[in-house]
Amino acid sequence: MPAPRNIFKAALLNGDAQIGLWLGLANAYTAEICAGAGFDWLVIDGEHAPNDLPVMAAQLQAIAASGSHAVVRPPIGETWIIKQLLDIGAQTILVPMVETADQAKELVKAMRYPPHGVRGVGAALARASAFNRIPDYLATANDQTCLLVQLESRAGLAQLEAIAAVDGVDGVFIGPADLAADMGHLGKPGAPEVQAAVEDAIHRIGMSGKAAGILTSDPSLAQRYLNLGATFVAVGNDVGLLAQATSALAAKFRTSGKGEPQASGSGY
Ligand SMILES: O=C(O)C(=O)C[C@H](O)[C@@H](O)CO
Repeated sequence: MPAPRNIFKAALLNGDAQIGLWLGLANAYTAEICAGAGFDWLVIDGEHAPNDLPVMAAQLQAIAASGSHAVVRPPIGETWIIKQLLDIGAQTILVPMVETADQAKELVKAMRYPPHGVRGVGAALARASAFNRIPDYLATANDQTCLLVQLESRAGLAQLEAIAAVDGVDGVFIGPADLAADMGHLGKPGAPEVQAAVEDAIHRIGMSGKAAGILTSDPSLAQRYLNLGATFVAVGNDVGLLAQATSALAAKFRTSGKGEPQASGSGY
């Protein structure tokens, strides 16, 4: 039995649009709830959410039985972190703040076992190998890992073609929030100058033959990016959905002066 097939990687290669959700609640229970929603991919965010290795492993387990593919983002792209994430069973890694082709080449090596890379061999202990119950895991794992690199600065965009050309980079994700900050529009990813850079980057990534990805909670922007050729588009995040829904519900009663409960959904 080979390493589990990476259906997300196959979809990117086939150009099939993948709709995703960002997970920042750092909780296996809510990850399982989101995994039942029907998204193609779910990002377990280790950069901006309080996700440590055990919590990320629990979320991978919670998502495993669903049709959603787990994408794990480390706080930084370092070999030792990527090794640990792959061993707990992440197949797709989204690395923030990539700015050079040399950096991308090092990340590819971190994703692969020798002789094609430097990933440490710990399959005997790893969830990734079903705890060593996948006999040919070591021989097949390299083909099922998927590296997504984030370009989110002017320096990264300047190196877009060189980074996208690196063998082993499967997708290029544009980080609008950090790109906006780097461009002098902190907190304003919708600024015209930022949007122009984003749309140009999506086009250039497509021309490179790699899959383009991005995140936006604006449905019309998400559709525009898909129309421009983006393949993996995240359309929201669990933290925002929970915060906005709870605030809106509380406000509804506050303004109505503890009026009658408003009928909604199952009523609970
Ligand atoms: O720069 C960005 O935008 C991203 O990388 C996504 C952010 O980290 C954040 O918006 C995730 O919700």
